[in-house]
Amino acid sequence: MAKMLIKNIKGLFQAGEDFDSFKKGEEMNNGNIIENAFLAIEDDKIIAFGSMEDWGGITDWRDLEVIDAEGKFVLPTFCDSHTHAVFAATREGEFEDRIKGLSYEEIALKGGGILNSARQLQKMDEDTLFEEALERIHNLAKYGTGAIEIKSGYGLSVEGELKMLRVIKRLKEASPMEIKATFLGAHAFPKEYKENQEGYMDLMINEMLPQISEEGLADYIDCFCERNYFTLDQMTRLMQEGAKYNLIPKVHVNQFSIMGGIKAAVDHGALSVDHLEELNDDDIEALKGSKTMPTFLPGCSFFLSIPYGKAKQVLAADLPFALASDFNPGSAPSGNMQLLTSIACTKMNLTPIETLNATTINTAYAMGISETHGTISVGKKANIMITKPISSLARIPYSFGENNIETVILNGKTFLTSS
Ligand SMILES: N=CN[C@@H](CCC(=O)O)C(=O)O
Ligand SMILES: [Zn+2]
Repeated sequence: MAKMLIKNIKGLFQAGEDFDSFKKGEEMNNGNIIENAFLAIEDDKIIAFGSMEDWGGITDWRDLEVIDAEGKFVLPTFCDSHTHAVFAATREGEFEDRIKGLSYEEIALKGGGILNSARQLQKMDEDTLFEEALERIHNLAKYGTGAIEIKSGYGLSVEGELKMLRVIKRLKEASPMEIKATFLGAHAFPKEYKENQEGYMDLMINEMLPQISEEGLADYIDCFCERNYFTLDQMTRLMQEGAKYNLIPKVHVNQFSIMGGIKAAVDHGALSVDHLEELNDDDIEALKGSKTMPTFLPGCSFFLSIPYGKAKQVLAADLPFALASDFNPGSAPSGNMQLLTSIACTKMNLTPIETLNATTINTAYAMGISETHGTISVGKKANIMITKPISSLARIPYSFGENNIETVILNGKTFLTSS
């Protein structure tokens, strides 16, 4: 039995037993921090935590690994509930095109964007795709990501989508990170179906979904509901078809335009609605009383120079929100969740604690892993990160571009440490 004790922790963030599955409104400013704390781990689970003063002591010191965290904070690892981390190639060329004046939408209309990534992915074999993706997500763990949702959506053919989802399944088996897979065949219409949208819808519904279900390849279903992509009716049809295979929706809506996607997703029991750079009062009304987590992707707003989501308005309506990276080669080529908190504080006027709640407990909810991740609670997975010695938790978003994480522990085992 492996045992670990972390003692003298300067501040233990998100620690408690009575959490609701997410924080909303004013609660998002509460970090549930225990100062001068300890945390005990046995095998892959948290077994005790509290103030050093209340610590009764450990009687059995055999095989106990002790970490002294004096001057350091301990937090649950980040959960990144929205990524496209499996891809074949980066897209710096499009980055330069945007610098010269083209917009993301204009590049896509010329056959770039998602279709560019789909062409690259077609050329790469499954093993290479897997090896590169594994290295990529483990690089994110250095910055504190312990759980990650990954979408398909650069396949856009039966073989391509299955290849991506099989890679994600292999990542689940090979990595100690908690991984959820989302089927995003409805990311863009492939070129050969440009004039035959119904044909592609039928392909997803009649060929992709049954096979994905048979092989157990997806946890969720997604759709990019947007002008020039998928209509509200098409997304609704997909959510209904997905439900036949118990695939809960987590969808891309309101990135460039408002099409009623939030209400439709809420009505179909979506776990999250993501992007929301555009948001109106009807959308906020639709979210009230729902189980759907509004999720902002500030890395995408930053990189594409498009509006930031109105998180303050969501909080004022006593709603929750999550913040995820959207890590992908086109609109957000960084999955660094610490940097994300910096962008969210400076551009969305959020407090450091709001951003840390939005990237831990609330993203755990948005990827369906609240029972096991997102807080420091007895019985939950010991997925935690230890900071370098820092003056306060606000230092994480404050020192943008720095890595403030020293040690990452996944399932009770030290995954990496720079100490
Ligand atoms: N907007 C749709 N999909 C991705 C971008 C994908 C890409 O450009 O490759 C996003 O969430 O931003
Ligand atoms: Zn996305």
